[in-house]
Amino acid sequence: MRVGVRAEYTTILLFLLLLLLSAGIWLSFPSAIPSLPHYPSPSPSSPANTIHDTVRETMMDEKLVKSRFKRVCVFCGSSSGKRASYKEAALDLGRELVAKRLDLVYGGGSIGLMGSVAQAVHAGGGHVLGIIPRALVGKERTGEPVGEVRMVGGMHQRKAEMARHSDCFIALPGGYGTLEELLEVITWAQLGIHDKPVGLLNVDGYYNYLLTFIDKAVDDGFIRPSQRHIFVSAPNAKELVQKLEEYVPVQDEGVAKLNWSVKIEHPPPPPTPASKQVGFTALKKAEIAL
Ligand SMILES: C/C(=C\CNc1ncnc2c1ncn2[C@@H]1O[C@H](COP(=O)(O)O)[C@@H](O)[C@H]1O)CO
Repeated sequence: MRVGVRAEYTTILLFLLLLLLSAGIWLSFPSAIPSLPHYPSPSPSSPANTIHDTVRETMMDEKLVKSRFKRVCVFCGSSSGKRASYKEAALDLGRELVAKRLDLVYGGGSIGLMGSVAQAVHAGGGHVLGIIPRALVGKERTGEPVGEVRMVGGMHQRKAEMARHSDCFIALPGGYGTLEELLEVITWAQLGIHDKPVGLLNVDGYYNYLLTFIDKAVDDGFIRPSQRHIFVSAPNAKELVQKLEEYVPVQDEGVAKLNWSVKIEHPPPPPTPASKQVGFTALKKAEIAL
């Protein structure tokens, strides 16, 4: 009888010990992962399966909150250039935008570096908005576009739309088209038409001569020294995006006074007899049509 009671006591003690042990493990669990801050549990619709998925996604969400941009406009070559590093840089920029959950606005189409950056963003799940003038639409000129495509009447409207839909601008290597787009948004920033950051992705020193030329223009008095750093540049996407995030618009008192919201209505010019037309304005319309 005594032996039976002792056995019962031992069983109860063992059971209590096990209970205490498991309670101890359960209570000490949060401190077992001290590096993990508190993350809310995923909503029922969340695709996250594990705590690691939840943490990773929430960390990405935190990155998104940290970025001051939503949509980035990229100007770049309709060709890929001769160095492999140009295409690699375009793909890398696309991946960087995806990592920061930033959408892309660009010139549309899938040719050259334009195609590479668009495909990288599209493949990573980002939204791609291509803005193409009607005249350029066609497989042979632009390739098969990815994402959303918006058609516009001409090149001027395209640039205005690209600027309107984005929060900052990045230029990858490219030719005349890229240079023109880049210099226009820099000029608009200089005139106070916008205060969106502009960045030059100087892949393999591609833009070194342009940067040297800009220094020359400053030295020779054509660009104000205060405007020299109206845009930023970096050799890779990560550094460039970081610089754009930190960019503070250049202040210019004269420019601050300009009011670009004023709409100027031009009255139609009075009809002039053809015989009276002199000088440059007498050129046939076709010769000066844009
Ligand atoms: C007319 C031909 C090709 C033009 N194809 C283009 N498709 C879309 N966007 C273009 C195209 N050409 C220029 N752009 C714009 O300019 C930038 C690229 O110009 P670059 O001279 O190649 O640097 C680019 O950002 C576009 O916005 C051939 O038949």
